[in-house]
Amino acid sequence: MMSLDTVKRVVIKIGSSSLTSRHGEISRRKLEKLVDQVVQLKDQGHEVLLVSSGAVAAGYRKLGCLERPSSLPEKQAAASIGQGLLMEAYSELFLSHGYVTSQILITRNDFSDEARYNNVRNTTSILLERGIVPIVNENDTVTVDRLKFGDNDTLSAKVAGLVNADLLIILSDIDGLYDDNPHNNQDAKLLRTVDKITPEIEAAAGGSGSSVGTGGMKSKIEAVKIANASGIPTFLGKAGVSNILDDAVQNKAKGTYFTCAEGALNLNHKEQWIAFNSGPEGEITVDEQGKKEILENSESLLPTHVYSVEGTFQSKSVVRISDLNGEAIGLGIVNYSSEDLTLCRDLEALEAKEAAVKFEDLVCHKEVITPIKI
Ligand SMILES: Nc1ncnc2c1ncn2[C@@H]1O[C@H](COP(=O)(O)OP(=O)(O)O)[C@@H](O)[C@H]1O
Ligand SMILES: N[C@@H](CCC(=O)OP(=O)(O)O)C(=O)O
Repeated sequence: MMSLDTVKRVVIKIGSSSLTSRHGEISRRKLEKLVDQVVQLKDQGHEVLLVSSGAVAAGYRKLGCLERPSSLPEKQAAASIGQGLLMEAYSELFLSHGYVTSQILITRNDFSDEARYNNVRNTTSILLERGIVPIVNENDTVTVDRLKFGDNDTLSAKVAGLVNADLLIILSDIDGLYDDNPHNNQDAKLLRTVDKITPEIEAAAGGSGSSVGTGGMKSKIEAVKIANASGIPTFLGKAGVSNILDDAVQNKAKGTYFTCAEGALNLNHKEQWIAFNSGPEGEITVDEQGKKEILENSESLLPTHVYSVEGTFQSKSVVRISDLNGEAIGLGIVNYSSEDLTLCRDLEALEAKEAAVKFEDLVCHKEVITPIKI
């Protein structure tokens, strides 16, 4: 069993399906239950950051929709009404126990900009150290569809990495990961411990079973991959079960523990930002020798091994490095602009020796750079 002895800082993600009634509206009773359990952790001295969905669910009725809308403008308008209502409810409930909450709304753009990303870390650190409960959601109202995190599962994992959480807890409408979607297969079995995300695990994870949930088990597995690569174990369990949060930090809850025991990468903050948040601005394709140099030297290669340069980028931008088969080799910060790189690629080999292409903070782990979309 993994050791959770020193769990101090916990990020908890709760999905829409766990906060809503059968009709898809926010359930006050469910919110109260959640807050009571978070308060229990706070009283024990844990620092807690909550990633809460529910803005659309809390707002769509007041927008005049009879059911949860599916068009983007209506969802955004509903979120604009619902986010305030959700925060009002959280604030009132936590204050009744003596705890102050704060609201943090994030877009993917905020995280792709390194300065803003680091700034969110500084802000959340102060809030957590001072005993506040930050409540994070995607800033749904202003986010353009193609730039959305889309689901709060991956957002919670990125936030957990950002704040150096000791444990990520994802609460859902299901009591863990099964070896097949239990809504389709009654014989599906609960997996209590997962040390590594294998292709079998990925295949078992299906989409959402409800009309309010967004990413289903698929996005939870993506989240686990991000958290595990950042060295953070993750627990997945059912919201509303009594004592679930307290039991989860004590490693005795019913659910799935993703231990990150096998092949934990422990990416540092800079690497996490490059791998999961930066969004590469271009792509450099290298030949076989270039690939070898990168994988062996880990950071530089001769420009003559650059086969092609795609995109327009400045020096110090994050680029994706691929081999001749189009397979990703790594992501890193390149020392040349796309224009200079094209120029020095065409230099004579001797001169080119002086002009080595260098990559700072190169992330080459296949499990991080290939399957996780950026
Ligand atoms: N292998 C699996 N194990 C458990 N649940 C699964 C699996 N594959 C798909 N699911 C579905 O994922 C759902 C949880 O995700 P989702 O509906 O997005 O909830 P949330 O609102 O908590 O994010 C479950 O109710 C279930 O229908
Ligand atoms: N940001 C949206 C929720 C998006 C989301 O991830 O929902 P879910 O899959 O229920 O956690 C909202 O607050 O309504």
